[in-house]
Amino acid sequence: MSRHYAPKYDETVAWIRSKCPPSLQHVHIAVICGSGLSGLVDSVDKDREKVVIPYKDIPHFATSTVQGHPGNLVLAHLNSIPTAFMVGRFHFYEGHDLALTTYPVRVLALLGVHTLIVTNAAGGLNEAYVPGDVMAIKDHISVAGLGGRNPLIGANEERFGPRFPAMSDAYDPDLRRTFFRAVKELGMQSIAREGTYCYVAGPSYETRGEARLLVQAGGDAVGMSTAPEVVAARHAGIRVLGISLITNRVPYRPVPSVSHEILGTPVPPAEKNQAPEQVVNHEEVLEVSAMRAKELQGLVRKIFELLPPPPPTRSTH
Ligand SMILES: O=P(O)(O)O[C@H]1O[C@H](CO)[C@@H](O)[C@H]1O
Ligand code: HPA
Repeated sequence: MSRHYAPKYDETVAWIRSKCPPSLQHVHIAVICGSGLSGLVDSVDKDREKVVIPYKDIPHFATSTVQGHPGNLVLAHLNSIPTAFMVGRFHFYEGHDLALTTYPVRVLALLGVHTLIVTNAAGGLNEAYVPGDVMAIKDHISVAGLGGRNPLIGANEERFGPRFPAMSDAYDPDLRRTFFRAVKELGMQSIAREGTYCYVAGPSYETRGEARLLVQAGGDAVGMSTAPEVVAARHAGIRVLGISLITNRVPYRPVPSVSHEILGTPVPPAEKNQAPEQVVNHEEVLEVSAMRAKELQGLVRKIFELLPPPPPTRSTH
């Protein structure tokens, strides 16, 4: 994370606190809403204070430019827990560097957040997944991170965490258990999954060859967000639950050859009887998110009801 941003966290935090009533000046949980999932904020307690701050007003924040990401920080209570909702997120492909993309996560850490629920829309790589499935993330493969795009690159901010943070336990098993308890109570077993999320920089969707590589690497879903936020959160000692809504199936069978059509040679055996695969687009992603909006709200509320006790506090000051 670039040193350039270091002095600004406190300014942002002080500014946000100045807009909040005392009950919301320290928040414990944060929810990042993925593409088309801004309805998650509707699960907040209706009879309590609620503060809505557009990102464009927040000092040193970027602004959201992607459809389905309204761009508001909402501070409210959920199941009486003071909670921050990022209604819309920043993506690297919007042109923000990763320090700016993940800046809000560090601001949330300073606001008191110990638990992050990060959600996204993702393409299904796993053969068994269908659009509408909801996947608890158990691990991620940051393709962009392995290629040198890690939000922690730059001078280490010791106040948040160590130079070399572990990521082998990035997705908290107790929080995943809570996710599945909530799934069970709500009878959502048939759509619940647990898998590995692959992070690609985007904004182009994957070629078939790229998608195949991710499948072979053990990926179950793919998207263009989440991993940088999780790396920044884990560095700051925040425990994480990641939830992917599978919005489409990612085509990964080899691109059909056309040579035989012209040359009259036999069709390559691997290409016989291929069922058609659909090309993905962002409208479809938003449609599936809208279709599952209510269920996901219910799921998040239930998760809040069942959350395990918070981890011991660690000062970031
Ligand atoms: O990850 P979220 O923000 O949910 O959005 C997903 O949807 C967009 C592509 O349709 C990409 O931004 C991808 O990452
Ligand atoms: N690929 C990458 N990101 C995505 C996809 C996808 O198929 N669907 C939603 N976000």
